[in-house]
Amino acid sequence: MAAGAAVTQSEDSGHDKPNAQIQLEKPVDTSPLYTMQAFFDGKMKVEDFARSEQERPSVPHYVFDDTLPVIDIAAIKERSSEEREANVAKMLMAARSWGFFRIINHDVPVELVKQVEANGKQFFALPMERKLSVRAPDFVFGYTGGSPIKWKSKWWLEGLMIKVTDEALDDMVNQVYPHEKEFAAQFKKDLKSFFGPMHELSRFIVEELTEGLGLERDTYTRLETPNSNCTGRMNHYPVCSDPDSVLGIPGHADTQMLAILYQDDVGGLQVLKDGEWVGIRPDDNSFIVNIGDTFQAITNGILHSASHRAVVNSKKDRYSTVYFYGIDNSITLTVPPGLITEDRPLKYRPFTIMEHRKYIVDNEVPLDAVRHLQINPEA
Ligand SMILES: O=C(O)CCC(=O)C(=O)O
Ligand SMILES: [Fe+2]
Repeated sequence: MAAGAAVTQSEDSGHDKPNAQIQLEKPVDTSPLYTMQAFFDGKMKVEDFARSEQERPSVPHYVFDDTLPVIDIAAIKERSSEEREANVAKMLMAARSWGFFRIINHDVPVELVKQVEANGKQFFALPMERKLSVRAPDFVFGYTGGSPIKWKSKWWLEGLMIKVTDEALDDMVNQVYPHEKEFAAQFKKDLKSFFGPMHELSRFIVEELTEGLGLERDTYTRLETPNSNCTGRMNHYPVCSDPDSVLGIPGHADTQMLAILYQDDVGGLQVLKDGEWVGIRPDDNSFIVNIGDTFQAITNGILHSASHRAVVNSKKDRYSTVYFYGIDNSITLTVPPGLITEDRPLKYRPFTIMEHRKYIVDNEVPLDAVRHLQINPEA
């Protein structure tokens, strides 16, 4: 099957379509490193993605639970202190219990998000060889056409991980679109316009939560350096002939401080709440925020990095766009003394994000990775 054959292009942006047949400047290594690429190449079948009985999606993509807390960001920023306090308290509670919440009135224009998504669709619809020109060699930045084929865990998705610096972003887009200058310029402009406000929004949420825990507002955000792991990620889940036996992305928690996610109208994101998988309803006017492992560990486990996953379907391709906010990769992170009490003794050992990320990748993105940072992992 040809790469991206399942993609519907009808909702794409008004930009000129890049020429699919274009000659790349450098020859590209096309041997499959990732599952979805191997599937597109005819080297893997749907059956090869089948999960074990226990792991199969028990809840289909169209079933939702609307009890997820909703936080009004404008109320925190602008309104009376009463409304502000109520929303901060609700956000803190959601970050502790769910590790997930929905934000509304966040000020990032939905048209911009949709434009970034449309550019992502254009990217995923390119012939495989062109996507491979920015293939992530090590599952970090670039195109990851699924999970590494050598893993036991086979993911039904393609992803594009974008490092949030102007230089890295320019390099990546120029590499994929060497001749379509106008399209490349628009792609870069849209991403930069998107990353700026997403970064500010992430910092704001982290700082509100930090203050809510009784710490100085910038306790964690001051650890953001040029060596931080702020990342944009676009996900494409192609339609699947047997969606009940596979997972787009299996249950995992995100590594960084937090993630802000926009999903299209198809549905498929699910969060693990009290041992049950709960479907999160798509909604154009809100984002979903989730706490990452780093934030859980450096708040001594007060905040909760929720496991989540994406299920797929047999009717429609699904896309999601995520902004991951991270702090310095290699600084040794420790729990602030203010969060250690007699009732809540120190739970996590000092660690670096780089070390945690390596553990996660080496272990094929396990469900409860943060446990390995516990002083007593058996507890
Ligand atoms: O596509 C989704 O809804 C989930 C994506 C996700 O969890 C991730 O990219 O880390
Ligand atoms: Fe995630």
